[in-house]
Amino acid sequence: MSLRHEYLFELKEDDEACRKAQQTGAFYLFHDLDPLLQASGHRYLVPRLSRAVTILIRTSTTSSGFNLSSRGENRPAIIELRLEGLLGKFGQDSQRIEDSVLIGCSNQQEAWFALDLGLKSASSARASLPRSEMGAELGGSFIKLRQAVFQLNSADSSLLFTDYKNSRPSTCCLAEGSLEPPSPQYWGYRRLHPEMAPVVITLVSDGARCLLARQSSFPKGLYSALAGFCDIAFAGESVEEAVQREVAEEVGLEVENIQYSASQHWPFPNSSLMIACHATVKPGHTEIQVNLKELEAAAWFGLDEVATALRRKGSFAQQQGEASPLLLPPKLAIAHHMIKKWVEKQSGSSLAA
Ligand SMILES: NC(=O)C1=CN([C@@H]2O[C@H](COP(=O)(O)OP(=O)(O)OC[C@H]3O[C@@H](n4cnc5c(N)ncnc54)[C@H](O)[C@@H]3O)[C@@H](O)[C@H]2O)C=CC1
Ligand SMILES: [Mg+2]
Repeated sequence: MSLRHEYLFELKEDDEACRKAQQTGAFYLFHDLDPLLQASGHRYLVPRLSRAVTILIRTSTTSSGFNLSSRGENRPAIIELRLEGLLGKFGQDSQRIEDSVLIGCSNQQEAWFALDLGLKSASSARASLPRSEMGAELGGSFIKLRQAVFQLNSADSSLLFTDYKNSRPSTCCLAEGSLEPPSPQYWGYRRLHPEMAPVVITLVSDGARCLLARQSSFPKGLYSALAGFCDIAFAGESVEEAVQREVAEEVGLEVENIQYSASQHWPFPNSSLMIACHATVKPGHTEIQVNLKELEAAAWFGLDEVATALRRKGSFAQQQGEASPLLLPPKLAIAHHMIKKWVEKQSGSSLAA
């Protein structure tokens, strides 16, 4: 077992170890499930807080109360984020930190916790804290993950994708007031009924080109692989059956040679396990019939066009501003990696990460 897994196992099993880890761990703040983010140019940063130790974060926004130094309007200010001090300002004591949920740990054995400041509870000790004031105090704001997803760094987003919302305690459990608060790791890891929907995502190839599609809800110019929920309730299908059905339903093609590639947790619309597969069409069967109820458009794209779109530098938001014929999903999405893998296989060379 790796050191990281060993440590995580200890935290899950041992309440005391978990509480001790809160002293040195990193906290990610949420308000009613929405993460605290800081705007930085075209991107969003995900601030981390320590319990009492000072963490210095560079930010372009100013923040009252937590400024250590401000170096002029256009220079980044440095803000100090300390959870205890912040909670104190809003009339909360460090007890509130006990509401944190263990959501993971780093390879360096730093435990990660999520703390929702918007949890509503009958107990005044756990009142919902004011959303915009707290955001402003921290030089950021609480933003719906879905709105920010294309502007997060992949390293940051992977943490938010641990799907804190699925692991937090139910509000009714807290509202009862009679229950002892469960231990932190109980909320994070010992969920009895995790709800996760399996979704297949398929990159279809005809040997020379790959098939990409877009929904009207996608950002302008963005094309991705075909995705769809597995029909577990009605048809009880396997991954292979789901791939065949989804591709047939969405673009009217029959596929074969279905190869599993990778998987990813995806927090939308609730919590999904994305199962990525590559597949090929039957020779000569390449005519697409786009299901306009599900998709806005679908088309075959050649290697050069896809490779060029993958190589394009700059953030997603910047690229959107350019007159670009094709935009691909950002690195944090499994679709990006499937497309990259396809390009590498077709061109026989590996691309930079
Ligand atoms: N991480 C990635 O790279 C990508 C992720 N996705 C995700 O894949 C998911 C599925 O893709 P879609 O084309 O939207 O699916 P889809 O093609 O199955 O169509 C969506 C419809 O499926 C139905 N549905 C069945 N089971 C459902 C469930 N458990 N939850 C919600 N709706 C359910 C609903 O009626 C919904 O309108 C989306 O959540 C999307 O965000 C999509 C593309 C890339
Ligand atoms: Mg779909």
